[in-house]
Amino acid sequence: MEKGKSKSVFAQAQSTIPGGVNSPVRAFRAVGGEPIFMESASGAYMTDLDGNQYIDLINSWGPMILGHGNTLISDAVKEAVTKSLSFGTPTYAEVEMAELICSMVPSIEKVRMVNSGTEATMSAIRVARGYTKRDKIIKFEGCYHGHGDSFLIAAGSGAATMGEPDSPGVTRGTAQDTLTVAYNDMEALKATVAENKDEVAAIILEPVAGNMGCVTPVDGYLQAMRQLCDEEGIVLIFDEVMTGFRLAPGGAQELYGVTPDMTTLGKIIGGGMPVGAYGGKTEIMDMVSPKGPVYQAGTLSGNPVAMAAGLQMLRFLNENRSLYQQLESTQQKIVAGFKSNMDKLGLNYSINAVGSMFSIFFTDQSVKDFETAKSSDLEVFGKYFNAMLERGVYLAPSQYETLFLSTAIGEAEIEKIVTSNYEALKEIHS
Ligand SMILES: Cc1ncc(COP(=O)(O)O)c(C=O)c1O
Ligand SMILES: N[C@H](C=O)CCC(=O)O
Repeated sequence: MEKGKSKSVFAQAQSTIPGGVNSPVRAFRAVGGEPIFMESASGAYMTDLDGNQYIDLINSWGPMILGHGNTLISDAVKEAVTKSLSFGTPTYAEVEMAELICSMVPSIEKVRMVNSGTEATMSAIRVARGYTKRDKIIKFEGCYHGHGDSFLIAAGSGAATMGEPDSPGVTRGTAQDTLTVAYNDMEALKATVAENKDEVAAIILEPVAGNMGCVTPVDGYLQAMRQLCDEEGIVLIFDEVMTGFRLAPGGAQELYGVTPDMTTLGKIIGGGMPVGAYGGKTEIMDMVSPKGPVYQAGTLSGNPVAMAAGLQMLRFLNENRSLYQQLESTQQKIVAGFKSNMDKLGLNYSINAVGSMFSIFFTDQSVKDFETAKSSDLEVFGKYFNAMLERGVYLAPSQYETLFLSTAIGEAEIEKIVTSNYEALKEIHS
């Protein structure tokens, strides 16, 4: 595969962009080699600067659930652009968006639009702190909630990929207020809450973790957490930036039947544009300025172009609910294919999957938390990533990320993914 143009643009980028990329995991540091610069994308495929095509299994890290180039969304964007790129005043599209989100996501009675998932989680914990008048928050090892200072403690995603889960630049004072617990360990969570009685404002988690690879909640875990928060007056926040509108129209909270007090959203909600949101019970959301005293604002929040894209996306998902079965069936076929490949090759790697999210871990341990995720052989992962890339399948360039499917992936792509997996596994074990 010729990659000369990507190579030369990456060299050029080093002089003006830190590390040559605008988000660390894009840099391929964890898998060796150099990043591929994309030129265009359509349906299930991305095309790079050198004209190579790849089946896309990251889908912009989640947002492109319908694949690339969906005309419903691009037409809505074109129309919005003709009216204005930004007013800095309220618009009707924001009201339509708020009503749609409230009708789709069980926990949300009121919602505030922001510009990214990071803004959503940062704002949500500020509101939870204001509401409870407590300072501490609990997060889980290997979960990632964006790059807000409070969350860069035992963080997953790029922080884990770069080996810096506790980032320099976060003050000791901030770090002290973030308590961390192993994912899926209810006893450890109860003990931490007991040790910090009446001091914990919020427990925030990815209800299905995607930032240490895909890790699902064990049976009863989310329910037990709900009960604990009720008993202790703690605000339960589901960070559904990844899982929102992806695992079900109402997100993981609909799939698992557990309603948090607050929810953070991003990715799919913008249809590919930079958008985030946080919402929850009226009583809590009425703490937000100008209704309440907790300040949060944004020059471009509720941007009309982003609202146009997001509205089309959410309306489509709401009205075409059978696509969630289609996505699940695509995932099941791929995972069954991978398992059969491993049987043929005498391998026993671990696969986690739910809906349209899945990960293969290069370990024979069952992966249920960050510790077990870290038992994956990262060297083998790097070889696997590159072997798949050479065959035209673009995976997340880190073990500590989930893969995302889109509805554009059909039978031909499933076959190509499964065949590539067989060849890649065979090649790296020969
Ligand atoms: C669960 C989760 N929360 C928050 C974020 C932060 O979102 P953003 O990258 O849009 O700031 C991400 C992704 O980056 C995420 O996966
Ligand atoms: N895991 C991150 C978000 O989901 C990956 C995207 C990024 O940080 O660039």
